[in-house]
Amino acid sequence: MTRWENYITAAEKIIVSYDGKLPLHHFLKGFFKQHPYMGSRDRRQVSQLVYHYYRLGQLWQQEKSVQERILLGTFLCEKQGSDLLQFFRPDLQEQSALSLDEKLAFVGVTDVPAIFPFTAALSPAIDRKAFNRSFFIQPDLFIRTRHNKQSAIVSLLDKAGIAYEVIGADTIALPNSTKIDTVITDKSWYEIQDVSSQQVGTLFTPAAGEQWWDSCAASGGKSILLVDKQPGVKLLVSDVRNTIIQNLHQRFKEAGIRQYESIVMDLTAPVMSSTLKDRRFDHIILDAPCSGSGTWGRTPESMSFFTEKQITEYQQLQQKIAANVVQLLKPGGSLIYITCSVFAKENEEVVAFLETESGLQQQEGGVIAGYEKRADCMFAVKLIKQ
Ligand SMILES: C[S@@+](CC[C@H](N)C(=O)[O-])C[C@H]1O[C@@H](n2cnc3c(N)ncnc32)[C@H](O)[C@@H]1O
Repeated sequence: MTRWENYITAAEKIIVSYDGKLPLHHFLKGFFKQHPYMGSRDRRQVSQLVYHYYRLGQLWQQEKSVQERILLGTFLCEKQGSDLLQFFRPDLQEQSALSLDEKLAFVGVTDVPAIFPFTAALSPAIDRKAFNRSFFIQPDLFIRTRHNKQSAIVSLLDKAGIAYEVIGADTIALPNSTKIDTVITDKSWYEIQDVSSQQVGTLFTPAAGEQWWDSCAASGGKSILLVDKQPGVKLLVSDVRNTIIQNLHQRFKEAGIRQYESIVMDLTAPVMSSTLKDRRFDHIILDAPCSGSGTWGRTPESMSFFTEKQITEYQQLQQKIAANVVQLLKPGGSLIYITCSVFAKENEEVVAFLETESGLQQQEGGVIAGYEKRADCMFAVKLIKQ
């Protein structure tokens, strides 16, 4: 067998055995461990073929074989085509210099490419065509530079010969595979944070001495953004997972943040903790557990395994958590409700629920259309308690 036949056979084997239970990159790691004769170049090439397959989402789901879908995915996702495509489909390789729209037309797709499986459920502000097209392009890696270190970071990137794009006073876009920690060794200089997530920070207007609660903090990405804006806030962080709060402690240490409180708490139940239940906050961040559908450009396999029923389950969870956290919000205080979902049920419908059930009123915010920047899609809204 030629190298190309070996690659495509391995990719088919992975696709047929992958059941979506583990994230695809973990599954691939396990597969390559069991096939140690594959070198790093082989692993990279096979992984890419698998990702190209999943980037097609629903397109030609039924009609084409796995191999045909891998090759069509390669044609549409690879800007210059590839030697493998030349081997199997020289007719497609010949057209590889075409633009994405021309390539789509060449393979017979002239309307909105039906990649995303739940287009009817999207938030109304999402541009259907641009969103569906975005799946052919791997999103970038973004860093948020801290402590005025942007120009020092840019010099180090230049020195290391890494391609980058400065897209804001504190934001740099990098190719997805960049090992940034090997170039910038001082972790306090930057945070890895998607540009859409950084944009959420425009809804944070903290003043020194205010009480802020990051209620689903995970490892603290939003909290670090908040404290960078105003180091004088009084911050409480919480999450249902103890392990992620341990990660937060480590990340805060590296970021030089020492003044904060933390608690592990399940917010599907009303807050009963004696230290908390009588406290009231000026502002609450609720970066809610969600489908993550705004980030599926990074994990395109999700499109093949997520079920529509799960959207409603997430909505119910979000409403429960939101109704509980607003009990601890001062009148006149703000709730910043955030998801990385593109579904109206998890976004606008939860906001409508909070307006009717919890006496909050939307003040600003909405969909953050990451597909315009090779970034994640998010939803972030500031609501005021009456
Ligand atoms: C979208 S993530 C938060 C991301 C984080 N704010 C950041 O910027 O990196 C949602 C978090 O909600 C937490 N979560 C899920 N269910 C919860 C519950 N019932 N109570 C509290 N936290 C919960 C998850 O453990 C997860 O860490």
